[in-house]
Amino acid sequence: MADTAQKLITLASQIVSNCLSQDTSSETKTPKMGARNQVYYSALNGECPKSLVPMLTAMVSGALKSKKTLIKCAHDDGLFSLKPEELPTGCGSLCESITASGQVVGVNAELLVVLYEVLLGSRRIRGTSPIVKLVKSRKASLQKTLASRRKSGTEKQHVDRIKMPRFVRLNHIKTTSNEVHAHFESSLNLKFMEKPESSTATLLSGVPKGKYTVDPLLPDIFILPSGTNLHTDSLVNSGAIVLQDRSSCLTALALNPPSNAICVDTCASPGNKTLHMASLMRRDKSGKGGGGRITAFERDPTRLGTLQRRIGEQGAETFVKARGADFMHADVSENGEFKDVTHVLIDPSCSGSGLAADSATGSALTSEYDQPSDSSSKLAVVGGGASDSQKVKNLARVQVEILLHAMKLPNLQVVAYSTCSVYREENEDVVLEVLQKQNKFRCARAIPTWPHRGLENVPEFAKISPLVCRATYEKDGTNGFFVARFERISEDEKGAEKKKKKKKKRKEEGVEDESCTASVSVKKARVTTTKVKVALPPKPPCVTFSKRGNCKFGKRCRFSHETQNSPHHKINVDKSLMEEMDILNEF
Ligand SMILES: C[S@@+](CC[C@H](N)C(=O)[O-])C[C@H]1O[C@@H](n2cnc3c(N)ncnc32)[C@H](O)[C@@H]1O
Repeated sequence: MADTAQKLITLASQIVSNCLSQDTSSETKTPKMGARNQVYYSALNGECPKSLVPMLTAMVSGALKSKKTLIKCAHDDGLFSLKPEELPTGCGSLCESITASGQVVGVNAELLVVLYEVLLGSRRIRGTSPIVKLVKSRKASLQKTLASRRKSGTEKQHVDRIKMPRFVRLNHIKTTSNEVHAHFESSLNLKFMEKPESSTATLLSGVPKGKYTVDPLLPDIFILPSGTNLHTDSLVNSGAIVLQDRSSCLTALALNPPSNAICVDTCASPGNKTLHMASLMRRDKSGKGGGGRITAFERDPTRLGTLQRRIGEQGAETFVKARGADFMHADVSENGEFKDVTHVLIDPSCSGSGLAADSATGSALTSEYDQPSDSSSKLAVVGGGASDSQKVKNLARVQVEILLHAMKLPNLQVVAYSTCSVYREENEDVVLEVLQKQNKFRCARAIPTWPHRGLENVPEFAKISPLVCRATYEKDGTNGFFVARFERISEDEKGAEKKKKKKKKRKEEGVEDESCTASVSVKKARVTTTKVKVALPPKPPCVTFSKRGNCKFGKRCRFSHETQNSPHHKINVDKSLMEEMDILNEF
């Protein structure tokens, strides 16, 4: 038992150490893996038993979130002043250095994890390492130090981690809604609770213990009480149901590919959205799918392995293929490999600033997939302010590039773009820039039934805000998320748009104002009416023909050719007209 506990502490310490070294390392072109993702991969790689994933997650996120508090407590308790001979053998140093102002630099990651467990986490201490022994020996005084800091107001009362409901997505490739209901009721002993009317109320108050329900807005999503441990569940293990945050399901729904769609996921691993797309393409059980397929790009070799494994686990290998390559190198030319692609999903690397724990507490939990760009600029941007982080700007530049590259695909009809970021730079600003830089795609309304749209009260977003979707913990009980849908502009739409622009330009140039336009059209209408209603006068006779019986212009002659007996010859033709006819006939 102590051995398992120590293994968990060691694994948590490794992940915390990775995250802390990323915090201080210089900017890298490819963002590193975030804490959650590292936990996730350690479970997939068998380093952490699935049943212990929730504990590992709590340890890692707790140590990272409460880093400052833990360091201050250890400092006030004198831990960092201990001489090497006062430390248990093999303990190593507790930090790299302490600055003149008392700032602790390079704190030992295992110390943070163990301190978290003793002071804020389970409050129990198991494990066998020298650091565990050290903290154990000072447990009482450390707890006293924390209590006195709180009493004096220097430390806030401990805020519990946000508890989001457990979301479960149905995989149409492997199961049906009825089977999942039966499984929850018989295997998990949960009772179905009426489908809620409003998502906000239910998701924030949570689903009571012993119950489950279905998402009031999004299809195929079940909601279970927060903390329900499904890591060893048989349907999860068989890939029939998938643990996936509600917000992360918005992208595939915004794309909504039909069963015959030819799809690309540009940034796919670990494949949640790819496989959600695949499931949607197999909603209709009447046939074996409509011939659609998905190519899922992933440039990171480790993540590619995970993607491949999950495609197999979820039964999608016949029509979903993982491609270990950078999408930016994909041939998007007229006759290229991807010329038939109709639907593209783009969920690129982002700041990950939308994690619920971040937006609600402002604390430094790392993102699902990538490091947050700048923990100091959180929250400010939720309301539409700006993040000044250079990393966010770099990410946004790449996001625009991926979108523009995809939009070169010759047969592409729909694009869904998403981020788990709250920053406008990665969301609405990206949409505006893409609309500015190409004229083949327009922004269309994504998931019309989703109630929460883009940032309000930002004048430049007025046109796109009602079209895009945002999700927040506060309103939707999810991580912070953003989704946009682009659709190819049809030829008809292009024509109408051109006309509109022309009209607008003329108006701006003052060529015609509203009243002037009206009078012109009336005039035109009159001219047309005159042409239709007034019968044309009969053609006058051809003089040459009537005189000599033939005409060199034949059918091309603009005068009528009549025989000597025809009534034309009896008409007294006006002299001036005759002169004109003569000239013409001679020509
Ligand atoms: C935010 S994660 C994608 C999460 C995924 N869509 C899901 O729902 O499970 C971004 C992933 O895209 C990969 N990636 C980023 N840019 C890429 C590119 N240009 N080509 C291929 N893969 C890329 C990253 O390595 C990372 O694994």
